[in-house]
Amino acid sequence: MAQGTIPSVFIDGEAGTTGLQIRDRLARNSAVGLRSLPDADRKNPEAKRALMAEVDLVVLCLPDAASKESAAMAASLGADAPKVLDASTAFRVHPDWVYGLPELTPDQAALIAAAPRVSNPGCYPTGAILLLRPLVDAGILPADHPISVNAISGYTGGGKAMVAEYEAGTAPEFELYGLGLGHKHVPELQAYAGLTRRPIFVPSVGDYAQGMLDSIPLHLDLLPGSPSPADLHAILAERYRGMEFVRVIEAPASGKIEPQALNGTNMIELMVFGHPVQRQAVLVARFDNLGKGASGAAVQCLGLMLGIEVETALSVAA
Ligand SMILES: NC(=O)C1=CN([C@@H]2O[C@H](COP(=O)(O)OP(=O)(O)OC[C@H]3O[C@@H](n4cnc5c(N)ncnc54)[C@H](OP(=O)(O)O)[C@@H]3O)[C@@H](O)[C@H]2O)C=CC1
Ligand SMILES: CC(=O)N[C@@H](CCC(=O)OP(=O)(O)O)C(=O)O
Repeated sequence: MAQGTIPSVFIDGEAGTTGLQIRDRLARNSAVGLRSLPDADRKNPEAKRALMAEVDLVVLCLPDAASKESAAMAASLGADAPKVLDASTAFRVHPDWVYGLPELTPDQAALIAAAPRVSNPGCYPTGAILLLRPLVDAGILPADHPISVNAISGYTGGGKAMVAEYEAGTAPEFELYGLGLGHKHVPELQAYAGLTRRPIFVPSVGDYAQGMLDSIPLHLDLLPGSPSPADLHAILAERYRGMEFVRVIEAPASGKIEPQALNGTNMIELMVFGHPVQRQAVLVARFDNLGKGASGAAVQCLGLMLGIEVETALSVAA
């Protein structure tokens, strides 16, 4: 990128659920020049290749197979290759890609800033990893501890096809899924939370558009030193102190939490519900599956990769 010029970005898949929300966010940023293909050419490989050679960064918001093709296309451009930020599941545990969760460890943001290829995290793992990793790093949660993650998502998490089913009224109001225990998010969740034992992951989806909760029950008497809920809160609060997009909050005394409060933002809230006498706790993360869980997170990473300040919130609150 020549000095003084605005970095240019092409969103491959900009007509999809995640792509549209990235486009909306980037349209608010005068520090970025957005480049697009005419609708008739959006799946045309020659047109894509030519545009990729002209931009500084390409964001892939595609199904996994198409993402792999586009990533290979970008890499084949040699000296003209743009940086690549992929929103799919294709490269999240690939050794040549950097995981796009800047708050993962103290040095992750710098790794993202320097990387030619960054893989944006899955929505569900974002919350679970941010809850678990500091506890594993602190030694309070053994890496082989049996962990279960329960979660609920709004239906936009399933992309255009699921949105159409809910809007047509043909989808159930609520359902558990992933009960075959092979959900595509488990490998990244396990790897970046630092767990040696595969966690059990039970997602669910409800009849509302956006908003996500991850919840993780813990029997505190089984953990080293039998920590209190307040001890867990203190570790999380210390780990994320001063971070722009992660807030460690007091768990509501009502014992209730709804999923939609952060919609349209790139924020995530972490909290520890607990019972000090029963020595039980439930870790909870609340965020927008299309915000910190997808498009907001992608724009945050894009800012790091291009070395610019970016607005990560949606123009109109969802
Ligand atoms: N929704 C979410 O909450 C999250 C989604 N993701 C990931 O982001 C990616 C996109 O998901 P999402 O936006 O939900 O999916 P959508 O189905 O809403 O959008 C995918 C878009 O990609 C387009 N597309 C498919 N193949 C090609 C191709 N070869 N070239 C150009 N465009 C193509 C589709 O067009 P058409 O419909 O015409 O085929 C569609 O517009 C997926 O990998 C998903 O796993 C990641 C985090 C969260
Ligand atoms: C409700 C719903 O169906 N959600 C999707 C996850 C959406 C998502 O984040 O997919 P990525 O892996 O691309 O991040 C699912 O469970 O497959």
